[in-house]
Amino acid sequence: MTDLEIRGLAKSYGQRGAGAPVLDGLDLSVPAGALTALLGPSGCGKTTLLRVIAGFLPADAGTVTVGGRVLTGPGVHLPPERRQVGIVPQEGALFPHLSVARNVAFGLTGPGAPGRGERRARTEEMLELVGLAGYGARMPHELSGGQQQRIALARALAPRPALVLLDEPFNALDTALRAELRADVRAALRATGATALLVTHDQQEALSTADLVAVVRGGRIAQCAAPQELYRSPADPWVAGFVGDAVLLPAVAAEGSASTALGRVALRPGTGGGGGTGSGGGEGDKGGEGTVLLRPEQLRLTAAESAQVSGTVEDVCFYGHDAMVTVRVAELEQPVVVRVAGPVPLEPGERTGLAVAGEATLHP
Ligand SMILES: Nc1ncnc2c1ncn2[C@@H]1O[C@H](COP(=O)(O)OP(=O)(O)OP(=O)(O)O)[C@@H](O)[C@H]1O
Repeated sequence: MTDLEIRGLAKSYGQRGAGAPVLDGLDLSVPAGALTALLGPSGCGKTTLLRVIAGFLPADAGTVTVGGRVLTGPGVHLPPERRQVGIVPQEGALFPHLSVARNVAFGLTGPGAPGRGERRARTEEMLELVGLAGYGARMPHELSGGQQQRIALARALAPRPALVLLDEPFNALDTALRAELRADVRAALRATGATALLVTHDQQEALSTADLVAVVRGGRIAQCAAPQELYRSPADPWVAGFVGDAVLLPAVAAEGSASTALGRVALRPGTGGGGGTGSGGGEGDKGGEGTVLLRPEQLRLTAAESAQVSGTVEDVCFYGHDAMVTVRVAELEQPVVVRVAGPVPLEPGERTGLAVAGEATLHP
């Protein structure tokens, strides 16, 4: 198993890289065997990063190392075919004139490739891995979109690459199929122990599929952490809002808690008010004034009459599995959103109490 290390990676487009930097000194470490999602808004440089790692684009500066082998670095630019990097592109990437089996075996040809028997066995093994044993004789147009993406994964994994890059591989699929394929791709990557980088702009996809999520902003990694850590302790309000719904409250912090318009809120250790030594959001360690971040599921609707904090329901948005209730609180400029499981017993215009459960993070 191999890890991926990226240090100080820079890339600009335009003549001789004269354009604005798209990758701006980007650092990223992907541990061996981990699936890391690269998550970021459109145009933040995700595809450019993938293309530099794959060797389709030279970098202006910085290094890309896989398992200790320098692929890109000062004076080094290995061509794509010598990188041992497998790629699962967006839809429609199979060779249309080759059978499924020949698509999968494509990377098993050329100098140093295994013999015919071994090639056939590896192809069968890969088809089984992606749940399509027996499909080898079919042509790509005889497969559904989801099946085609499974074959693209089998093709990428067949030569036992040091690293697999997946470029928004589920984009063209409908929601139910996406979820199913995500789980299967994750299982197949786990089974082979592959180190993988998955590009996505879908927060839920990143949080539900990856071992680590690297949030890209302006050509750099804004934060890289395990999904739950990222969601609970985002590095700053931008990351917080990008990976989920956020409730941001002006706050004054001291001794492990913060005073807000919703009452006193406990702060996660190491993230504000001077308490603890945990990681994530560490810049808030000083306490004092700042912004408290909560998630909508940390707010509770309570009986208005007995509540210490109350507000007026502005809107109720029902999604089936849950609902979002927007509540206007007199002391706050912005209304807060509360995530409620099941039916909402309130209508816009009604009064409700509000309470906070769990810990918040504090940002300067
Ligand atoms: N070949 C190119 N020549 C010039 N500029 C480019 C080229 N490719 C990308 N860019 C610019 O580089 C920036 C980053 O693009 P990139 O495709 O890497 O972003 P992305 O995060 O993958 O976006 P998306 O999620 O929309 O695919 C954008 O501003 C884009 O316009």
